[in-house]
Amino acid sequence: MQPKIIHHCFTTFKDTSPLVHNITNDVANNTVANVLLAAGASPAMVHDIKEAPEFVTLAQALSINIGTLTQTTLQSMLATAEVAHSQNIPWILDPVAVGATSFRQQACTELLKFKPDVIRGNASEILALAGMSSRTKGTDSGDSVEGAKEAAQQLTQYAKVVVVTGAIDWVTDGTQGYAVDHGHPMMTQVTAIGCALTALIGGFIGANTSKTEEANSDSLLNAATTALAYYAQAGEIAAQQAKGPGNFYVHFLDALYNLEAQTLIDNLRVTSS
Ligand SMILES: Nc1ncnc2c1ncn2[C@@H]1O[C@H](COP(=O)(O)OP(=O)(O)O)[C@@H](O)[C@H]1O
Ligand SMILES: Cc1ncsc1CCOP(=O)(O)O
Ligand SMILES: [Mg+2]
Repeated sequence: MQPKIIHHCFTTFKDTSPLVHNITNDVANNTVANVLLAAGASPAMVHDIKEAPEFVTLAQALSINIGTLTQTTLQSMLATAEVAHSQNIPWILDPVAVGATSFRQQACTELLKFKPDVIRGNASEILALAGMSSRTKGTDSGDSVEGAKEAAQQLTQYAKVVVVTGAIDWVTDGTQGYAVDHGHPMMTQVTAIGCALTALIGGFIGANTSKTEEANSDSLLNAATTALAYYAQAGEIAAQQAKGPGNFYVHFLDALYNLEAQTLIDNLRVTSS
């Protein structure tokens, strides 16, 4: 992907400051909101079925995350995803720990009917969502990104773009793929860092796709790749300064806040693969 495309997606995100509607999990709410704010977006956590399907029409993007799924929130997720799908509001699904229980698997099957624009998960989640065997450790991955590539390809029948994260992230629309070689292992030692990435990709696709028609896969791929590079570069910067996970989290928010377009481009490690 050409650096100028990444530069454009990044500056469009910053200029737009998209409102991202999140139906995320109890663990992640605060971190997701702080990450979106630090990056320059506006977060809203709106969960109840009485208002979420109405609220989503105000947002540039919807992020749905099944991390602490309940039967009640599932109904709200389904109703809100249906509105997003019917009104061309781009939405992203984070299938947290989908391989752990049949409740999560069935919930994802229902949600996939409303065609998420992007799916983002760790390698075990992507494998499990595609119906393949995984070494899921609850919300953590026991699998490699490389081993989940075929599963990601298969999932492009449900979503235009699929993202697998890990040591080297991989993103595909089913025909093109990009590897994003940034990040630091300390990112796995702070809870909800993956959930917040999903919401941030939501912001990037919201800012970088048309408001009037269904998002096309090129725009989604460019936007998702840019978000991955930005996020993981911020992780690298934070890890250089941090002594451990607590300190890392604070430095990470600061790095997201301070990282500039030119720094992102100068240090870019994104390859076609
Ligand atoms: N071993 C690693 N080295 C570098 N970065 C990593 C590593 N594992 C995960 N990351 C980064 O951490 C972020 C969250 O990814 P991941 O840990 O896969 O999600 P989750 O928290 O949902 O399991 C991504 O930006 C990813 O690039
Ligand atoms: C620990 C935990 N339990 C249910 S959701 C959740 C957070 C998972 O966050 P992430 O997927 O970003 O690691
Ligand atoms: Mg996760």
